[in-house]
Amino acid sequence: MQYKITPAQFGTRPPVNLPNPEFLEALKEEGIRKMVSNHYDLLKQSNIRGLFPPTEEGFEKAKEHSADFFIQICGGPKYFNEKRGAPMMAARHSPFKINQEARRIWLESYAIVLNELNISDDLKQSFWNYIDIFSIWMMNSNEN
Ligand code: HEM
Repeated sequence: MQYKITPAQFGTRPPVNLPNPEFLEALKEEGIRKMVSNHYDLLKQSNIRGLFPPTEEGFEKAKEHSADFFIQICGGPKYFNEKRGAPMMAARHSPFKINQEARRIWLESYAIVLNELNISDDLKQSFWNYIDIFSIWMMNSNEN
């Protein structure tokens, strides 16, 4: 499947639709954790690897928190809120320089892992639509 990245206007926060809860029902928590782990493993080899924790331990924690978040927003248990508090995602990303290029690499890495999943294209698309738009919110730099 081809996933389209919506051109982003820096500094905007377009309305977001959460993924279809059936995404979690189809993948189960374990499948979401595996998907997130694969995504982070791609990021580790990408040009934005410098943004992520340098130690193995830190990197595994990052995977855990990210998966906790996605399970939660897909309608699962509120793991993220329990462990990390209110999501405030844009604020949590503010220490890291996220420009157009970082967003593109982050999303393209998700396109690769989504394509590997054994679930319907509609469900993949619903997850993509969410990250495609919400990732615009995370951009905090207009520099290259
Ligand atoms: C636009 C591209 C993005 C980049 C480059 C990016 C990068 C990062 C970085 C560097 C961190 C801190 C290290 C870590 O915990 O992994 C982080 C944390 C996180 N990101 Fe992103 N991110 C992006 C988009 C998103 C989006 C769209 C979401 C949610 C839909 C998201 C969810 C998270 C979560 C849940 C955390 C963990 C926060 C915490 O536990 O404090 N990220 N991200």
